[in-house]
Amino acid sequence: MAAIQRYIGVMSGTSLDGIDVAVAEIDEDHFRLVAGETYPIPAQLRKQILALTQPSDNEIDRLGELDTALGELFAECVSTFIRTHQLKASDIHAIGSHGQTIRHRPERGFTLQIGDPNIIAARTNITTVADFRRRDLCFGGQGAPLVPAFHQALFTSNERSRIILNIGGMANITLLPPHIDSNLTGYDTGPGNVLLDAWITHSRQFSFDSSGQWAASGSVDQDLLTLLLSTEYFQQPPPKSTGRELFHLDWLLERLETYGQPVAPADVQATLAELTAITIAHEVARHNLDEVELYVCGGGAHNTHLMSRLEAHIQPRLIADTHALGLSPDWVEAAAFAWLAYRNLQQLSGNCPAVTGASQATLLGGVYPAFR
Ligand SMILES: Nc1ncnc2c1ncn2[C@@H]1O[C@H](COP(=O)(O)OP(=O)(O)OP(=O)(O)O)[C@@H](O)[C@H]1O
Ligand SMILES: CC(=O)N[C@H]1[C@@H]2OC[C@@H](O2)[C@@H](O)[C@@H]1O[C@H](C)C(=O)O
Repeated sequence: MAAIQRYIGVMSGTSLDGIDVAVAEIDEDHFRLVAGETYPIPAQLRKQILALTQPSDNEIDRLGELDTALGELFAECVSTFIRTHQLKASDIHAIGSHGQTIRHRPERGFTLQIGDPNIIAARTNITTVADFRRRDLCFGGQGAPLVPAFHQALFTSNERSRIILNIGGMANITLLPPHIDSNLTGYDTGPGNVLLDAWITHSRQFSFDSSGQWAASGSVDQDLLTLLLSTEYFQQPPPKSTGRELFHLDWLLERLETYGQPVAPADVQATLAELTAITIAHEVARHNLDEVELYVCGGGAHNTHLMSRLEAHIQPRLIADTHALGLSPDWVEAAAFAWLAYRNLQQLSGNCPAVTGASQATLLGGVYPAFR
């Protein structure tokens, strides 16, 4: 049996709220998160990333420069992390780096995550696995979401169905029927925090709505909610995945203009929180699972108002965050990319065709070796 090895996962998600780094001990039947840290994204880099998520001029030069700058930043985060936790490069078997998604267009056959892994491997001298999504696209898959396979490996119960709900910038669910070999389902339900963040930044210059207090102070505008819910994505059957290409500030501003009536800013925020909660609840209801337990992860787990709106719309047997399953909601995604690096280096498939729609299971990621 292979010895337990340490892997680092690096995740910079669609919210652009920071870079999550986590280290885990992994082998065939063991996964233990050892530590996690979040590092800031410098304001200028964040601006550059956001600008590249929408079509604009001179994209290739800006893309190339940002790919390099993010590679350096991810490497720096890993090096700081290693020092903080009194580790050495030789203690880490590999890094799994998700990269920063700047464009996700599976319908056109591509998805793009940047942050040059050559730089990460060169600076840290640790083998780096990256570019996890594109092999799934080779087989007709969405390339996302990828975490359901990790959720299945860690969180399946033998007794009852579980749903793992990630509320990051986007929200995605994984439905885990009892027993690990049963059929898994998972997909992006739509916006998680991305519109809440965009609206509070636009209206009040805060980067996020702490505990959802601003949303809680407003009232849901039912007609505006109906208009937002008429978006085609919410009607589409899975497999499906989405991103900032669809859900962004201008998407909201255009709909507010179409709506044509003044809505108080706090009521817009309340309506956006309701949109996230209702679109998730619709998807949960669609699967009609008895006695289901729902576990939340991602930054949205800290939004008290959003959690209470979810509880109002979903009646599972239990609603809790993934702490209850032994993994902090803040580190699930970074932990998943540590696990995906492990899967790659063990020559094990990483995608889940039932989730992404790929025609087959496949190895995910490219390997950038250390030079020791
Ligand atoms: N205390 C809090 N109160 C309210 N919202 C919070 C709180 N903490 C985090 N969030 C929300 O969670 C977001 C970050 O979530 P997370 O780190 O899971 O996103 P991500 O990894 O970028 O997303 P994705 O899963 O889409 O890749 C923040 O932008 C914010 O909206
Ligand atoms: C293309 C892309 O980066 N998608 C992200 C995003 O953030 C949440 C949701 O949309 C999910 O589909 C995915 O991330 C996680 C890590 C995943 O692949 O499971």
